[in-house]
Amino acid sequence: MAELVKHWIDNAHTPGVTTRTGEVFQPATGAVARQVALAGSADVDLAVASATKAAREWADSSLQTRAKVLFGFRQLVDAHRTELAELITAEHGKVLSDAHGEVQRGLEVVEFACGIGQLLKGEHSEQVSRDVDAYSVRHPLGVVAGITPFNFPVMVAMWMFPIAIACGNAFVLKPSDRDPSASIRLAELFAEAGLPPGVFNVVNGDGEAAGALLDHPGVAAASFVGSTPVARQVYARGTAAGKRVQALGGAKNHMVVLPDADVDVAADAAVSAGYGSAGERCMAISVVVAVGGIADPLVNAIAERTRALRTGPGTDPESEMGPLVTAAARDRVTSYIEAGVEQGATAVVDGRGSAPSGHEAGFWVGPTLFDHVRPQMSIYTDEIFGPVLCVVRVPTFDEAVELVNANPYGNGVAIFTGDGLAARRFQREVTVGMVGINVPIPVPMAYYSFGGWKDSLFGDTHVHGVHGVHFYTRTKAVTARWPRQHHGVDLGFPTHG
Ligand SMILES: NC(=O)c1ccc[n+]([C@@H]2O[C@H](COP(=O)([O-])OP(=O)(O)OC[C@H]3O[C@@H](n4cnc5c(N)ncnc54)[C@H](O)[C@@H]3O)[C@@H](O)[C@H]2O)c1
Repeated sequence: MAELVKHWIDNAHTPGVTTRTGEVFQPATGAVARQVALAGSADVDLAVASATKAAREWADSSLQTRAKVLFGFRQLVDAHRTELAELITAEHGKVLSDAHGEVQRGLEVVEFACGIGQLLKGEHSEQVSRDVDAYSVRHPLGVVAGITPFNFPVMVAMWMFPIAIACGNAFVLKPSDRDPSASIRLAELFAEAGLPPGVFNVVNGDGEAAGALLDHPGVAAASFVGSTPVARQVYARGTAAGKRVQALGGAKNHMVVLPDADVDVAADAAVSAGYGSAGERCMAISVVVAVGGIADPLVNAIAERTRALRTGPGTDPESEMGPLVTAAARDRVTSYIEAGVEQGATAVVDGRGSAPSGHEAGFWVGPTLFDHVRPQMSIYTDEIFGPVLCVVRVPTFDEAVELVNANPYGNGVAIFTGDGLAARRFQREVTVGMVGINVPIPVPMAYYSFGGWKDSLFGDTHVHGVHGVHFYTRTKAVTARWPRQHHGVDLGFPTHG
């Protein structure tokens, strides 16, 4: 019987009260790696009760106390980065170098959170009069929930809980049931760093556990990252239950290549951003928009690199691309490739049936390149979330911008060009939340806020940076008329009516 990944409540592993379990696979082999407990509302009640009990005292803790615990956590994550990366690779499948990069990006948010005290400020006005001051202060919200996707089991959770906890909240995380172990390891390390019981809890589970958190009256706010249909539902459900909700959704990111771009630079970017982590990234490039005469040389350069890409288990240092996360993900991506062929796109490289030898039972789809893709095709309209790159050919810059802006997703976009004026015009005109200029869509840095536009973000809030602090706190406006008397001595303030 495979090991059971339990919940983490009150700084301890607990199987919870619900007996439902799920299977966690090893994507490279298709074998069951672990079982995972799937929480129901009774388990969510336990976690929220633990968080509620801890929240008051944590809110009253000094900023130094919080920074010290966060710094200890940072040191422990740093010391265990290899172990965490190996956990990610074992359950998600991505190559180890990508998993290391993910842990590093998470660490950077913890480092940012260590110094958050300086952002936990309200506003002060000049004194209203000699004995009256008006100012506002920031308060934590209480208990905050986080619901995260499978594709970045460490980084996306770290976008949320270090900042929420630095702001004085208690946190309940509901990670994906497909790769839950890394979140539990983070919780253990946080406890080892001195975090009091209840400040950070993890309930494992699926949509049922997430729904129970969104409905729970003890939860003040929820951060969600996942696909657009679920983000839309989560936003509606959470706000209907009176919560503050930020819900980041899916993506269909375009990369526009102008005729004057360096073909090799653009092709390298398309391949690394299109097939990195097997395309299971919200900032993956899915569509290459080739403008004018660059199309033929660009497609040839991408095809050459696509064919050369080494697919294999994430633990093999030779592998450049690992498997997909589950059999269902493999089958979904495969059916999109079938649809692309049926709908008339040209499959320049077809990744179907390309399992590395000895790993036939794993969840493999090789990198796939389509040319002559048209905007009506499902490979163009839908988020495939796999290693499939679609090339669309357009004659002009304006048509490329129109194509980007007609897309309902607005997560990220990139442009490759040697023309600074065109790049600047592009950056101003596109209706997306993140723009890469001569770089693929960058992973957001810890110190600035980000988020998609249109169907990639529900709720007008971005994550981390100063917006993270604003999301996890609320302000209280105080007007104080200070007493005239101090220990019986009249301070002589003038009296106001
Ligand atoms: N915008 C971003 O920054 C960003 C970052 C990472 C991933 N993503 C997106 O995440 C998706 C991939 O992750 P996924 O497949 O885990 O997404 P998903 O939407 O299927 O699941 C995300 C989380 O929601 C939970 N969930 C499932 N059904 C739910 C429901 N009905 N109500 C409430 N919660 C529910 C899941 O258990 C999981 O924890 C992609 O669409 C990707 O683009 C976006």
